[in-house]
Amino acid sequence: MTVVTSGDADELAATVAHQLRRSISQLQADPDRVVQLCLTGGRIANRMYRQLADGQGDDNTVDWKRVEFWWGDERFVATESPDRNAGQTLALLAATIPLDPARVHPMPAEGGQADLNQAAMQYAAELGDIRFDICLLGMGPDGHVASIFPDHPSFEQDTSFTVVGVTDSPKPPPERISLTIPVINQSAEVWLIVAGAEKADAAARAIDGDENLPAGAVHGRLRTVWFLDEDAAADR
Ligand SMILES: O=C1O[C@H](COP(=O)(O)O)[C@@H](O)[C@H](O)[C@H]1O
Repeated sequence: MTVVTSGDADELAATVAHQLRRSISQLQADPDRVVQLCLTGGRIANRMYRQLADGQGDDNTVDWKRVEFWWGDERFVATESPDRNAGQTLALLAATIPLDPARVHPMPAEGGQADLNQAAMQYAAELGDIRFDICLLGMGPDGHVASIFPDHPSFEQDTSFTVVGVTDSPKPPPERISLTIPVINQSAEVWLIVAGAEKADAAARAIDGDENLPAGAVHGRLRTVWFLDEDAAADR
């Protein structure tokens, strides 16, 4: 496990954006390689996406058409809702980054033909046996990652499901779709991006390996990296 601490949230977002470009372009040194990238929602992630989009003019080392975009979780709301993680992400990235729509895989929205559980199954089928090269995760102050919450049925570690419908989410909106811990832990690399003093306690516990927290139960097969700002690192 690696812990990288940045001075503040802006520096953190810039650091992760830089590392992400670097890692993707290294993977793409193989010209046949399509990189499987799982994105997260959340405020610090959105800052990082803005950095990626803003830096696009200065750095074109990444072939974005050879990146497949997935999401770790989604709020089960209408497609046009501003609460949608995918909507927020794509509004930022697509401003400057050329994405291949066929490689962009948002989770289903409410209002389609599928109910919550069918929508989760639909996403599991779309994902198939793909495993991520890099899985980005935010973390809540309670130690949740994706939409897997502590002391909640979503936090089922011994499951054969890759994607689940989440009801009664402690954080609104109450209905969500989430990847499960086992599929996250099949990722080559898991990167947790955490900013803010309100997350310092959970970050310290999770980094110490507290498996009562979803954030303490996730790891990459090859590498787990915690990107913190100084406030989030304060209790370490
Ligand atoms: O609800 C969610 O929250 C977490 C953390 O968000 P943040 O705004 O506190 O950074 C996020 O990782 C997750 O994707 C999202 O659905």
